[in-house]
Amino acid sequence: MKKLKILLVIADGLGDRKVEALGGQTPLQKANKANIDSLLRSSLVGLMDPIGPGVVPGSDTSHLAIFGLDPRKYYKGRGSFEALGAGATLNEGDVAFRGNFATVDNDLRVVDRRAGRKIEEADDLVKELNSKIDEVQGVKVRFYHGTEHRVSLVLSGDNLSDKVSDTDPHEIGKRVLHSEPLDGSLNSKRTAQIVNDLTKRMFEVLSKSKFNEKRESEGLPPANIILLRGASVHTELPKLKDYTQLSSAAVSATALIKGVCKSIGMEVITPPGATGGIDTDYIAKADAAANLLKDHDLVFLHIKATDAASHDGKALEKVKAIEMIDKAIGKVLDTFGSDIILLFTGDHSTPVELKEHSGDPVPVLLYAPVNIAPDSVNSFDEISVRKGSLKIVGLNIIDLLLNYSNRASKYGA
Ligand SMILES: O=C(O)[C@H](O)COP(=O)(O)O
Ligand SMILES: [Mg+2]
Repeated sequence: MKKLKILLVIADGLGDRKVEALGGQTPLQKANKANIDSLLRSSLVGLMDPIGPGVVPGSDTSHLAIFGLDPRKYYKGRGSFEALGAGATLNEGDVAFRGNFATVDNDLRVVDRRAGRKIEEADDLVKELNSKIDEVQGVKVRFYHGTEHRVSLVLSGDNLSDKVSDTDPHEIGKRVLHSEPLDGSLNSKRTAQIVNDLTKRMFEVLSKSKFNEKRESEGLPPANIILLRGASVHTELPKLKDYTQLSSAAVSATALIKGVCKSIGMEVITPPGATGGIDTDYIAKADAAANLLKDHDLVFLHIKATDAASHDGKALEKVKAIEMIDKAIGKVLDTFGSDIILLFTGDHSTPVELKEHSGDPVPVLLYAPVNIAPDSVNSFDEISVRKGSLKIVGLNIIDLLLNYSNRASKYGA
């Protein structure tokens, strides 16, 4: 049988609950998504628990699971993925963190965990930090900007440890936390001290920065601190090509996701216009995915906008993002028609009213134009897909893709 190409589309934080501002509908119910709906005639649909029922996934653990790697075995922390995705090279012993440009008051109490989210001056601020703080206690310090408020920090030197707690309090109104050692080792104690010293120095530099003066004069929240979380060292992961035989490429603008994809050996593309935000160029991403499908077996298209809208509690922006994803999917299918299979889902639910990830299952659609006895479901949303046949966890996805693209091999003799 002909081996089919595979398009995997993940709308970050796609799943949701009934939203009051949408008249009690979910964003997926509200969105006009003619292309996705037209796939239902040849699709299986249902619900996916990215990790397991009720488990609240991070985007890192859920993506690992979706790519077939059990996060309980392979996940060792977020920071190294963020740093790799933001362009860092990690050497043995380096400790990497995810950072948020944030706004704090003089008491280091958090006013905005994302300093307004869209920070035009982020690259300049990162440059300023790199020029003014290149070492702390003999340890080399490097900052990298990802997208919007997202930063990563890499510490390089002897005797460092990733067993240190976050400085990000994860809540507005709380003070920036002291990093604490998470085990009894001297290295953890020393690393926590470095992180705390560095936090003071970042505040000194950023609160005096001319780029923040400019922001404040424009009525924007200053990006006057970086909240740190998810310390990790780099660990080698199995490569997708080795455990699936698939050649693969990813289209994403989001550092964390790019880092996960790079770690499993995927080629990663960020086309011009892809911002990782609500203002991303969806069609440029669709075109890049279509182009990569020509010479890869599996192409992964990641869209962050749905999750960003959810974290900000913006229901209508989430609806708009879903409508744009529908157009992007239509664009790729116009080119490849029945020569590909497509799986569309989210990496977790981020209900807009909750503004945070939840453990709710996520709708999943598997379109296979030639191989499927389809489900009789005529809308793709959290409620309708309950009548579909898929009740899966993230770790099942790779096997489903291999099976319906005629690439699976027999388990047993
Ligand atoms: O957008 C992201 O990077 C995360 O999913 C959420 O992180 P934040 O709450 O720190 O913005
Ligand atoms: Mg996510």
